[in-house]
Amino acid sequence: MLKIKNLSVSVKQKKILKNVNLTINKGEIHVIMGPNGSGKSTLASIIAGKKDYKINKGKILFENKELNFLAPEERAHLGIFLSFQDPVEIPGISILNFIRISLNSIRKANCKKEIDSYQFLKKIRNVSDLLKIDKNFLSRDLNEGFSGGEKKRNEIFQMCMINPKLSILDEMDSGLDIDAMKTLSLGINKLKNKNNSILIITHYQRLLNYIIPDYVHVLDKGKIVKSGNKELALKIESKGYDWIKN
Ligand SMILES: Nc1ncnc2c1ncn2[C@@H]1O[C@H](COP(=O)(O)OP(=O)(O)OP(=O)(O)O)[C@@H](O)[C@H]1O
Repeated sequence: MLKIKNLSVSVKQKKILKNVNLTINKGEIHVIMGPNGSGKSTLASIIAGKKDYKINKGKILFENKELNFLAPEERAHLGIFLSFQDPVEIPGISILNFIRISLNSIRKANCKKEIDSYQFLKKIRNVSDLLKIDKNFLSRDLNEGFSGGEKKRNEIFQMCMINPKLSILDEMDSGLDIDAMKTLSLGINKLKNKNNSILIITHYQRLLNYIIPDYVHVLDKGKIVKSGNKELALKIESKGYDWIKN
């Protein structure tokens, strides 16, 4: 589904990612861990097409289509979703309206007609029940005055509503209490199927008690320096990164 080949990326002239190779197949969950400043969010951002990031070398392919020169919304239309570490506040647009607009924009780009109101409301009900979200919360303006945990919950709500092919979750577990983390993990596991993929960026092994990854990769100074499975995350939790660092 996603193939990153020899990717080098810089931000404001500073080289961040160096020769990164990563393949994520359909149905797989990959986790990226690594010390602060190693380039994890940069990797998420460059896949989603955020501006400020420049590809110096290499390619990003999504379902065999090159993403390098596509705008963020074109990538979203292809089925890529990035949950932000710190999503922006948009006063005047409710969560529900925002999701309806996003969903319809993706549908339009894929030559589908607008979502039927009944189906939309049914989906809202199912997903909000799954993620234990109060219906009143959904009429609030997007992220305005939300607590850290509410922002994360809202990001996962959007993801479950949009049902992307590739979801990139950048530190979705930071700032969540243990019950919220369990609930959101449950939602993510429910969303997961053999046709979609998830890339999770996290500092903590504890999330992986609820979401079992197929692969764990360690990024250090912009390079993937080790790959393994859940055991690697457990080892990092007990030993830190010094034994892996390049
Ligand atoms: N827009 C930017 N302008 C300047 N420097 C940036 C920018 N974005 C990222 N960087 C730098 O790139 C490096 C990698 O940052 P990045 O956010 O990708 O790391 P990270 O591994 O996600 O870190 P953390 O675990 O602390 O969130 C850091 O040194 C950071 O300061």
